[in-house]
This record gives sequence, structure tokens and C-alpha cells, in this order.
Amino acid sequence: MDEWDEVQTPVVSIPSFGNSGSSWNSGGQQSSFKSSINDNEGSSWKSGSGDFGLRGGKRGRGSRGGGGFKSFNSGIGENGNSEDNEGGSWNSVGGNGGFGGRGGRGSRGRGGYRTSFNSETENENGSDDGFKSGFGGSGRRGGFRRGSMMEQEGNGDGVTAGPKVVYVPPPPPEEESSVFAHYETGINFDKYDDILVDVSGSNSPKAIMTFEEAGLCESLSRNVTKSGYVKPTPVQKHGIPIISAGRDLMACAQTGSGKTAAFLLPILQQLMSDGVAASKFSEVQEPEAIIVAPTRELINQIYLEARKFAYGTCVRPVVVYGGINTGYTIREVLKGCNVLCGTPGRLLDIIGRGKVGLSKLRYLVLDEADRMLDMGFEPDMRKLVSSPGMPAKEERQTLMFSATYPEDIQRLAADFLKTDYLFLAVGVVGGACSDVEQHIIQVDQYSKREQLLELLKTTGTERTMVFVETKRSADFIATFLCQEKVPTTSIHGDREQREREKALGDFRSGQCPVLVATSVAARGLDIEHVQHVVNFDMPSSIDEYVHRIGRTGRCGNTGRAVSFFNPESDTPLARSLVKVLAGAQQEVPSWLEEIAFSAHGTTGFNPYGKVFASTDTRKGGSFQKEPPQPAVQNTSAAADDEEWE
Ligand SMILES: Nc1ncnc2c1ncn2[C@@H]1O[C@H](COP(=O)(O)OP(=O)(O)OP(=O)(O)O)[C@@H](O)[C@H]1O
Repeated sequence: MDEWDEVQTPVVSIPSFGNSGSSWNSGGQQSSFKSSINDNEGSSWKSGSGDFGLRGGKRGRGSRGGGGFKSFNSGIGENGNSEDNEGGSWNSVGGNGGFGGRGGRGSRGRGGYRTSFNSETENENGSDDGFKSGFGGSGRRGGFRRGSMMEQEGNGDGVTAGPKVVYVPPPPPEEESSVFAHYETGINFDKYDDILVDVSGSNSPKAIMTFEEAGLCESLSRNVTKSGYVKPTPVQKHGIPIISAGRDLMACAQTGSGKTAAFLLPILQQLMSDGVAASKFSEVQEPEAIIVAPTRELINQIYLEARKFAYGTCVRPVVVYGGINTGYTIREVLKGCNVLCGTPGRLLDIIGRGKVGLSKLRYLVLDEADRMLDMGFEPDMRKLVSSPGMPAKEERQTLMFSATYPEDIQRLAADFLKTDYLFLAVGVVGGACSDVEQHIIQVDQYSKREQLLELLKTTGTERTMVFVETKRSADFIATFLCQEKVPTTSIHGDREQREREKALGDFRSGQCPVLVATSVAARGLDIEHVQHVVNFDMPSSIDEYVHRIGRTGRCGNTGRAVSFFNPESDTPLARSLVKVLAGAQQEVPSWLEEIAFSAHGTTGFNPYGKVFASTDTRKGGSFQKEPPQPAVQNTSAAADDEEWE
């Protein structure tokens, strides 16, 4: 066994219903279309009662990998990935659900006993945990993550149970046409120029108006052109010269407005002009840049962007993230690494193993910075910046990007930045993209599924992301839609990495035009042709709402977001929702206004008062000066039971 190989919990992530050639019997209904939640070929899955037996069961105690068993004979393959089953036959007669086997992850605190998932309404908006056991800690993110990360990464600290993860993702395509594949900017791209921009902090460099002014070397310029970029977006116009001038930066710009290139281009340019050594095999790699993002899919996307812009140059980006074979990951790193992209857990693991040294590090980038610094990831970030060899903040450039920046997170972020960092605000900090048409529909819990179905009839084969609050809901709604003959796939933290990548691939290709997702897909993902976002469940924080609806209406294209608002559970969000709608010049339903006003009283609540303001906390803040609302602002981590990495 490779000493690097990672241990994996025997995961039952989703009932993998029969795919091609399968028969799926559920209460007499038969479904014949293909869906990539059905990753198994030639299998048959029976649920006589229509209760699909979704991941019910026990979450064990203690370390990852020990607990749980499957209610069906999955025949976990040699590689431990249950979806490898071909031609298997799984019977779950009666849909009892059995004991969905994620082994307990004690240190993360997600222990508990889960009952069979019988109804849509069961705990739908709440935590994914049914009954929290005493073994698992608090059941919320944060606090215990360090231990769980090390468990997850299989660092040899005594966690040996469970099959190893041997999943190795297929290499990304090498052909130039695939590397530079991109979608067109939309009709509103030029309107970006009208957005108000505010840079606060001293001596901010002058913005550029064109990519020529960015002083990119020939190969980078060529790659920018091949990517279809004609002129920079505002965050690029301001961000590129700030980074090139060596300044630390906290940048806020709306979803889909090109933040990734805003940090990648100046970093790559600097590395090229300083003539970084072409990376070559070494037992310890010393990257010049580290980029961190909260989810596997997002960091992979950033890596692909870095690879695209660095195409044909000596700069080598590498990506590391959980859910894939550690030995493979390390071998990839050791081949040479200038720009290391990673999710926090895997990054810390690889640094902890001594495979990555930090003495040459010049750039540290936190994408989705507010998420990286909230209670879920902050300990990891603190650990990262205090890793042996990490240059002090005065010696490195630290760059933070997001579409949302709660003020408390901004204050915390200052710990990571030089005191003279610049704060760049493009438009309203935390504001929604105005290219997304937002509709809020008042619903009750029991009508949501029917309303979703009605809605999807109007969207036809146009790509639609449906967000739900829990992993179980994701499974349930995906199953329901499949049953209704809507080709649907799903992505959430309980799915294995192979399944997650397949789901995203099927959605991107249009094979499954509907993707049911938890918050794990809310941030950063840039998928062409996503015309619709549906908030089947409202998120618990307004920032999460902004990120979710930002999966559409990107890069000047228009999109539509429909949100199901259930006053019984979503009232705490009403006021901030009204503000976001008003800020993006969207119609605010009068019933929502009423809920917002009555929920909080009218004193001091004027959602229409201020359209734009910088919220650099060093100025004392302004836009979000309303008194904090209970449990809705900045609570993505607390409310979220998702596994982000
Ligand atoms: N100057 C440009 N011209 C044309 N297309 C661009 C330009 N800049 C970025 N894009 C494209 O716009 C899309 C959105 O960019 P990106 O993913 O970087 O947005 P973002 O601001 O990081 O969004 P999010 O907040 O959701 O993470 C990408 O497909 C990217 O390639």
C-alpha cells in the first residue's frame, strides 16, 4: 500500500439507481430515461413502497471510516468507490433505507442516528443530522475541523479503517481548443463599465482600461486573447494594477464578473517577468503562489483557468483537493509546482507531509475569502499562515476576492493583510448581480415540489440549478424529478468525488439539464448556459443567496432566479432579501415587504435609501449598517451542514 494513500469512509452517498439498462421500480412506476444520479450500469434497484430508502441510518462514532453498512449489496470495488459497481443488483424492498453508512467522523461532530428518509418535510431546512449523538461533538462546522481534516486526509495518525481512496480524476483535455474553450460575453458586458467603483486605502495605482496596459508578456497576452477576453472587467481594470504594484488587496465584485483572471493574470505576469525557474521534479516543491478556495469543484475550476493562462509558459499550476488519491496528488505536485491551487484540508496535509515548502511563497490568494475566513475555515487559514516557512504577511502578498464581505469577516481578514491593504469595491458590497432577474414566490412547505415541477415545465431543457438546504433533500428532490422524467443529477458533500465530477460533467454537457445542489455548489462555479437558478429552500444567509443566484447571469449574460419563500421558515431572511432585491433594481413583492417590515419594525429600516456605498470597514462601514438580524447574516457556516471541501 502506498504510504500516501488515503483512507476513505465506506460512503453511501446516494442510492445509485440503475443507469443505462437498468430497471428502477418504485411503487409501480418505471423510469426509463438516463440520469447521472444513476451511476451504475445494468443494475436494478427496487423500492416497493416508493420510500426510496435514502441514506437513512446510523452515523457512527469516532474516526472516519469505521461505521455504517449498506442496506444493499453494493459490492464495493477494489478501489472503494461504490459507484464502480457494474451490473450489480441492489434490492431495498420496502424502501426501508437501511443504514446508510457514512462512518462517523467524531471530531467533526456529525455523529448521530439518522432515520430513514420518508418525507420531504422531514428536517428539510434544518441540519442534516437527525439525532445528534454525544460522540460527535456539536454537529456544526468549526471548532473541530483540524482533527477531521487530518482524518480525512489519512495522515497516518492511527486512522486506518475503511478502504483507501484510489480515485484519480481523468486528466484535463490537452487540446488547445478545449483548454481555451469559453463562452461568449453577454449583452450587458459593456454595462459593467457603468458600475461604480471605489478603491479605499492610500496610494492606489491607476486603473488600466485595456489588457495592453496591463503589460502582459507575449504568451500571456496571447492566452488572454485565445480565451476570448477583449477588454477587462472593472475588477480586472482595478485589481490587476493593484496586484502588479505589489499591494495587498481585499476585492469585492459581483458574481461572474471576472475575479479569477483579476488575480491570476498579474500573478502569472510577475512570475514570468521574474523568470521563475521552470519547475522540475523535486522531493519538495516550493511554489511561488498558493490559491485557496472552499470547494473541490471550484478549486479545480481555478486550476483550469490558471493552466489556460499559463499555457505554453514555464509556469506550472497544480491542484490538490480531497476525495482523490493522495499518492496521485503528491506525485503531481512533485513533478513541479509554481502555482499550487488547493482546498484547505488537502493543502495543509501536503504541507504537513513536507512535500511543499513555503520559503519561496510570494502570493497567497483566498478566493471566496469571506467563506475562507468564516468559522468553518478560519482555523485552517490560521494554520496555513502559521505553517513553518510561511513568509510573514509583510513578506508576502495576500489577496482576497469575493462577491460578499460581511463586516465582521473584513475585520478578521485584516489579520492576514498588511496594514496598508487596498479595499476594492465594484458596485454594492454583497449586492446581487443585476443581470439576474429575481422572483420571489410565496409558498408553503407542502406545495414546493409541485411548484418546482411546474417551473421546470417552463424552463424545458434550459440548464437549471435547484438549490436545497440539506444533502438528504438534494437526494430526495433529484429522485423525485427523475421519477417525473426530468433528467436530473445532483451534487453534494456526501457524494463521492467521482460522482460529483460526473454530475457536474453531465450538467455542463446538458445531458442532465437540471442539477440539484446543496450550498457546496453555491460559490464560484462558472457553468455555461445556466439560465435558471431555483432556491427550492431559501438559504439561511443572504450572502449565500447572492452567491447561489450568481450561478446565472454571468459575464454580461442574463439569467433568472426563482426563490420559494416560506414565511414559516424564511421570515428572518426577509429584510436582507428586500435590500438585495432593491439594490439590484428588482421588483419587491408587497407581501415580502410587509413581512420584512412587520418582522423587524420600521425603525431604521430603509432598504431603498442607499444604492451604493463602499463598505471598507476601515471607513466605519455604511451599507450594511442595519442592526444585525437574528441568524441570517453571516451564518453560512453555522447553518450549513455541508462538507465543503
Ligand atoms: N475580460 C473578460 N472578457 C471576457 N470574459 C471574461 C472576462 N473576464 C472573465 N471572463 C469570463 O467570465 C466568466 C466569469 O468569470 P469568473 O468565474 O472569474 O467570475 P467571478 O467574478 O470569479 O464569479 P464568482 O463570484 O461567481 O466566483 C468566466 O467564464 C470567465 O472566463
